Amino acid sequence: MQEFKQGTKFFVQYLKQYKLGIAFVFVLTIVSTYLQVKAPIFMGNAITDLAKYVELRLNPMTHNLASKTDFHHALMMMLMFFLFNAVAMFISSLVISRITGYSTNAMRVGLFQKLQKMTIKYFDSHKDGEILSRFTSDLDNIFNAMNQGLFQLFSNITLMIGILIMMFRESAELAWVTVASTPITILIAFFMIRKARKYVDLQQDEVGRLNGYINEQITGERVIITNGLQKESVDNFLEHNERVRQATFTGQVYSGMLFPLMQGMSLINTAVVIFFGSYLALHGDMSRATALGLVVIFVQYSQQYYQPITQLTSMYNMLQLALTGARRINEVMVEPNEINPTNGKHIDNLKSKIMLDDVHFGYDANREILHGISIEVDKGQMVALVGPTGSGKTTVMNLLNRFYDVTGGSVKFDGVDVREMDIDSLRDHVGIVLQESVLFSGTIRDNIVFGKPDATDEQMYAAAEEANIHDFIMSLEDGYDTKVTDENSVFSTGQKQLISIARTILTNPDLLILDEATSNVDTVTEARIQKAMDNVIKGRTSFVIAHRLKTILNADKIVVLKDGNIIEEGNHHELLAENGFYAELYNNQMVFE
Ligand SMILES: Nc1ncnc2c1ncn2[C@@H]1O[C@H](COP(=O)(O)OP(=O)(O)OP(=O)(O)O)[C@@H](O)[C@H]1O
Repeated sequence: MQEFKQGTKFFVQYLKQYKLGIAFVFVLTIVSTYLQVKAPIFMGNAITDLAKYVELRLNPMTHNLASKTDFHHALMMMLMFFLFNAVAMFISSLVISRITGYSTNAMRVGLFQKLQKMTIKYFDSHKDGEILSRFTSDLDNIFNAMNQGLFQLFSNITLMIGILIMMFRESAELAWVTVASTPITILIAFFMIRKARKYVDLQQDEVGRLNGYINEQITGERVIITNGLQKESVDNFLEHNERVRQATFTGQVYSGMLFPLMQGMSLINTAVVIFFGSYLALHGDMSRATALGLVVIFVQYSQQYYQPITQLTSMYNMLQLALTGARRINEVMVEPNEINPTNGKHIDNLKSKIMLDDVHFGYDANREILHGISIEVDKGQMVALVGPTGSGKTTVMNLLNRFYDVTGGSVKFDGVDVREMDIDSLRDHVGIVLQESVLFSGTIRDNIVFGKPDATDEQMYAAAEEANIHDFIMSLEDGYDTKVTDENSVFSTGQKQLISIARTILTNPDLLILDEATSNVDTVTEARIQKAMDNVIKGRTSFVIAHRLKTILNADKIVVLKDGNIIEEGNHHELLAENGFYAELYNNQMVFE
């Protein structure tokens, strides 16, 4: 019930701006329903008129009085009603498609805009596929339900009410006969739906698992090939696939049975109506022609009456899926936005220093990762963070850029707490090169000028030269216009990182955060990265997470982290002289170099 309420609120929020269109569709629906329920009356009248004509014509006494005019008149009326009805339905389906298209579009845009305001925490704690499915299956379900379901719901309810009114007006006895089977029909329908739903849910779960498996196998293809596990991979796939097939089949058996069952019930009902109608014709006090007309009317009503019941029950699953979709999209929409203080302070340029002051932090309230660390960096200095995996190096970077907020202490730029700063101003002054550099689809040029779209070609070349990647780009057939998704231009991790470095140089940040790439870098590229890093770091305030210690020998300060604590601090020579953790790390690495 809660889901229903929330879902209704969600749809109202998007549909309220189409009030006029919806009102128009409702009026058309009512007109079309009226025409639909009136048509059997004209059909009945036509039959009555035809029967009267035949009766008169067969009797020699009344032979000359027989006229087909009434019959033709009734037929014409019926034809007009059908025509009007068809036009009304066509127009309303056009309006509905338009409203559905625009409102699901608005949902998609809203969802995407919301994602751009979300915290990094959200992306860290949700799988990509999970976020993506809001845009795909959830929005698809909503689109289908709105396009086919929501207005059909209204038109079917209107149709049902209309038919009931007309039936009771024509003949209360036959009306009761027609509706008598309703409770048992609804019970059967709900029983079948519940059964089908169980398997539809199972099918969705199995499809989700299959997709997850395929995703995992594609990502891990390298490991599978290296270890010769292709056969195992296919066998597991077949198992998952078979489970999907079984669940789909059973679900289809139940949901596929629903329609024929409803049709069957409708036919039985029609037969009962014919039986009672004929009884009335033979034993009642109305003329045979009138009774025949009445039977024709009710035969059609009993079929029409079952149509909304069948459609409403078969729509149940579709509407349920749309409600689930609405809930899942709403979950994203109510997620907290990234906090940006009102009237936050803007910084022009870093003037003196950046400070982490007794910083405590944990991603979860019950597990602290950083236990009170303090680091001071003067303008223009390079600080290197080293330490074993999981010691908290990336976490420090996350706090500098305010991806997360500290739980104790503070991070300050020129004495101003980052929580008091305008977040865009802060990020404008911080440039980050991540370990796994991301290239967006487009050309190399697009990727380099990403953060500064108005950069001139000269500025772009200078940045690329500084990043030591200009010559490589020029050696490509299309140079800076090479598409990054081209099969012939698959970039290595190192090359991607150099392009990211060029992208960052172009934005000329005050503080540079560099997470050195660790894997898949050949020695030539490594040397180039080293040179690029030296270039980019020169004269800039920078934090570098270093995995190869020889890249940070010139650092002004090396901070050694272990289990979220600073265990050593100083420059390379001081730390070597201390002969502690750093010295051991350095000597070990040198053995392998
Ligand atoms: N988004 C997150 N949510 C919860 N815990 C996290 C998250 N990111 C990191 N952690 C945890 O915080 C601790 C420190 O991780 P962090 O990534 O800062 O280490 P690191 O020193 O950068 O390691 P590496 O050298 O392997 O990159 C680890 O125990 C890790 O499990």
